[in-house]
Amino acid sequence: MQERLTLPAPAKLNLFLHILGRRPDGYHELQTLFQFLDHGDELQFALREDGVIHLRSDIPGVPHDSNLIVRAARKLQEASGTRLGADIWLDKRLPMGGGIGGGSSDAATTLLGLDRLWNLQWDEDRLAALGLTLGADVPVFVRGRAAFAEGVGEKLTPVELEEPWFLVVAPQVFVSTAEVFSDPELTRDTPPIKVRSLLGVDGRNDCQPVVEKRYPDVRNALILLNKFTSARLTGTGACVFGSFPNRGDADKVRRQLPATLPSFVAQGRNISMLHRKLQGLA
Ligand SMILES: C[C@](O)(CO)[C@H](O)COP(=O)(O)OP(=O)(O)OC[C@H]1O[C@@H](n2ccc(N)nc2=O)[C@H](O)[C@@H]1O
Ligand SMILES: Nc1ncnc2c1ncn2[C@@H]1O[C@H](COP(=O)(O)OP(=O)(O)OP(=O)(O)O)[C@@H](O)[C@H]1O
Repeated sequence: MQERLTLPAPAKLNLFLHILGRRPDGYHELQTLFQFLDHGDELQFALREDGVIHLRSDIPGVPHDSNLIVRAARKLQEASGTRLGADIWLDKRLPMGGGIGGGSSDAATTLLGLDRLWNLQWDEDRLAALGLTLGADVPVFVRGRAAFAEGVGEKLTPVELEEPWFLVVAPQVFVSTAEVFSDPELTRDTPPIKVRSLLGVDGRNDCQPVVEKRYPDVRNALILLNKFTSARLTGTGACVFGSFPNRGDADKVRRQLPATLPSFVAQGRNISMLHRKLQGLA
């Protein structure tokens, strides 16, 4: 069998998310703190000489050509002018529409994986800029360092954070990011903070009131998790999370949740597991 390049696509959390305003193009200016989780999807890549991009794993409800993996691969192919293609396999482990960035992370892993497979040697700035055309969250996954993000999420300042354990609960509802951002009741006037005052910031997510109002399952998950620890929403949801000093404490709370409510425990990391793996291959 042809050799495959196997790479992880980790999840992210928004440890806080402040919305500062709305730009003329409808996108929102925000400030957010990204940290990665040691939990994610897994992708495999194999070279094709005929230029075809073929994602060989189906995600229910996502047509082949709209999958962010295929879109990322085709964009890189076109921008680089390569005649090479790839077969790609996806082991989808992250809940979709969960606010933990699964699709964006898959796209970033595709850009970095194919850059390596096709020997393009693009630098990180170029890959991040291409990634931004696929989604606001793609650049942070391309760079792979925990970061304070501004703009629509693309102006990134790397930060060193504690690396606690997180319990992430995934209510079984699909939250539309576009709907949350277009809700008239969304807070859009949080004053900006400076990166140096990060430590004093509370963990507020400005999307949370709107998501709680629209999705009772998310509100119920927050109420439940708040019985054990301070819980909040990541991104535009649906996932909610709480932090713990060690894995044992997180697992203990997880065991007390209803079995019908999907959840996982993972450590927060300042260097994404994708980048740790790529460094190991270099
Ligand atoms: C909320 C976050 O998850 C925080 O990490 C991201 O900013 C969302 O990033 P994403 O899922 O990659 O979002 P995109 O696919 O770029 O945008 C989805 C939709 O959300 C809205 N959107 C997104 C990001 C942003 N800063 N302002 C917005 O108004 C836009 O209506 C857009 O059409
Ligand atoms: N490879 C992919 N994985 C997941 N979703 C994908 C993928 N490709 C396309 N999509 C589409 O993107 C939508 C959002 O998926 P995703 O898992 O990135 O949401 P999310 O976790 O809310 O992301 P974010 O935190 O960036 O808002 C899905 O409903 C699906 O239609």
